[in-house]
Amino acid sequence: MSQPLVVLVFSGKRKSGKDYVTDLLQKRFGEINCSIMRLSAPLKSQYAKDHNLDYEKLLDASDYKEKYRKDMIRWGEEQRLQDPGYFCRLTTSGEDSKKPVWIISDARRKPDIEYFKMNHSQVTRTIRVEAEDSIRIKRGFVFTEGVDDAESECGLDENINWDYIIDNNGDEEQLNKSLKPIIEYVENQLKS
Ligand SMILES: Nc1ncnc2c1ncn2[C@@H]1O[C@H](COP(=O)(O)OP(=O)(O)OP(=O)(O)O)[C@@H](O)[C@H]1O
Repeated sequence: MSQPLVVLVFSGKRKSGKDYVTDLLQKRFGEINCSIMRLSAPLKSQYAKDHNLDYEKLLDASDYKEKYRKDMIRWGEEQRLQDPGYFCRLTTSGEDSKKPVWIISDARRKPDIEYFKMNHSQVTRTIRVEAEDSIRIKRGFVFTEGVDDAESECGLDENINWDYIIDNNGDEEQLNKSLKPIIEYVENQLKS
């Protein structure tokens, strides 16, 4: 397993700006140093491998994808039940994991956070991106039953002691102020 110098684990509601903020940080640290990894990425590729399916066809909006969608979700839950760190391990086992700064852009459940705290305890920092509902709606958020009230969207809404909270309501100065301590932490780690 690669040993990063920093692991930044991000969470936030839909359209809070996780991708926007993590892209900003990656640019700041440089792509040579920093990789963005998505825990949701290996679900389809690993499901396709395990079931001998055509991965490309699972990505597009075909009947093929619809046919396997439910089973893929069921399979993902089954893997998580057997091994809560399954997707965290898969996500961080590729070439990108050789870079010193890892940004995990989409933690959704408590075990996601526990995995990184357990395996990279000294260097993991947890970050919540926050934006008002009205701002999220302006960015295209539409409440969807079965999605926005499911564990995958609400699992980290409460009872987490975030190391950093980012105010991403559209005020650039406020955003920069929230990012400053994170940037300082990472730059210090890179110097060490
Ligand atoms: N601070 C900001 N300034 C300007 N635009 C922003 C800002 N934050 C987010 N946005 C824009 O809002 C939209 C949603 O942001 P983004 O895709 O980063 O959210 P997300 O939390 O990753 O959403 P999802 O969970 O749905 O993937 C994007 O078009 C993004 O460019």
